[in-house]
Amino acid sequence: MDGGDMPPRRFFCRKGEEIMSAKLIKGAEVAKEIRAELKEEVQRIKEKYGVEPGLVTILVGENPASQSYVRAKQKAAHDLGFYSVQDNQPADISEEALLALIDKYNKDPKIDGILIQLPLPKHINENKVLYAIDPGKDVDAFHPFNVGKLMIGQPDYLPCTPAGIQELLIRSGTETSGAEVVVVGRSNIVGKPIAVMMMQKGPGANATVTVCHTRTKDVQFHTKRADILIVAAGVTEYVKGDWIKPGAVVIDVGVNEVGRTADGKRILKGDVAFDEAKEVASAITPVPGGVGPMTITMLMKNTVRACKVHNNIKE
Ligand SMILES: NC(=O)C1=CN([C@@H]2O[C@H](COP(=O)(O)OP(=O)(O)OC[C@H]3O[C@@H](n4cnc5c(N)ncnc54)[C@H](OP(=O)(O)O)[C@@H]3O)[C@@H](O)[C@H]2O)C=CC1
Ligand SMILES: Nc1nc(=O)c2c([nH]1)NC[C@@H]1CN(c3ccc(C(=O)N[C@@H](CCC(=O)O)C(=O)O)cc3)C=[N+]21
Repeated sequence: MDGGDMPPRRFFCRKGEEIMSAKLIKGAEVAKEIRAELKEEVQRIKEKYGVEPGLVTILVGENPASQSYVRAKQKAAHDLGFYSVQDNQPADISEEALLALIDKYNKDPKIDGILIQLPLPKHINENKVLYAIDPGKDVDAFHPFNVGKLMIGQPDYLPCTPAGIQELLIRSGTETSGAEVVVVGRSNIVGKPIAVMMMQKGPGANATVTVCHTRTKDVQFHTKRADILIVAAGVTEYVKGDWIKPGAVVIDVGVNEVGRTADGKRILKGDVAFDEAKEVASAITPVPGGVGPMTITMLMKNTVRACKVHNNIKE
């Protein structure tokens, strides 16, 4: 059925009013609120204990997208009053030298959090590098120790993008308990950890989770059943409007550069065909301004937490 001659489908809420368009889940605004709270906390910690959260972001090479993300992280850290260090290394740095650099920051008492921007150049073994970070300074939560703790439901740090998604679900009042959650993507940084988090016990979770990937036989079959659909495939506008169950909540994690404006600004699109999806979903995150700013905010939150742990601050 292609529905070519059919009038557009119409949906009605309980009061009988037509639902025209989904509610926007504005990650950028939520991120701003949380950052304001964090800023006060950082100020208080500084005054009371004389310490400030320290974050180093290590960037290897000159990938323009990575440069722009790292800049955004540095700006956020600076705005919150962190001690922040930007460490740029050439693309041809040896694995050994990078490991030595990590060791230096592991031992630096001013540094609470270490972030190594991914992806790394091919000659460097990513796993080896992630293993080298002190798990107590692993504010990305990518170290196998932290991944394991997440898996058994006892995380010290939550991975930033999944934590941002969960926070958006909670703050938008989305019922997750008993919900059918479908995740498209199984990467270690988004798909797999968000799937684990949504199936755990607790607030913003208790869902029944399905994970799709490139070997999934019929992705649409699954997405159409989702009460909450989380898309992290890295494919521009992959999920169409008619793949979505009417009234579903859609979280679009994709950040795909589709071009540049005349003045060089990145033009971004998500993994969901937004204009179609917003007519079907009850709520949806935009790109930009959705999950992305939340990721950075959760990184800041993890760094404040690390600072408190390292300085034995219990409040
Ligand atoms: N907003 C934010 O803060 C962040 C945004 N991102 C964005 O999210 C997206 C995903 O990132 P990331 O998880 O790192 O990406 P990866 O490329 O590591 O993983 C993509 C996943 O999607 C699956 N996939 C790809 N194409 C399809 C398809 N056609 N059908 C079904 N599954 C598919 C892949 O399956 P398989 O495993 O079989 O290959 C893989 O598991 C990107 O656009 C990225 O830029 C990422 C991190 C943070
Ligand atoms: N060690 C590591 N940790 C990461 O968390 C990590 C990483 N490596 N490598 C790459 C991905 C990608 N990622 C994003 C973060 C913020 C936005 C973001 O803020 N996006 C803005 C737009 C930004 C822009 O204009 O370019 C938005 O969606 O509104 C996007 C993507 C973190 N990642």
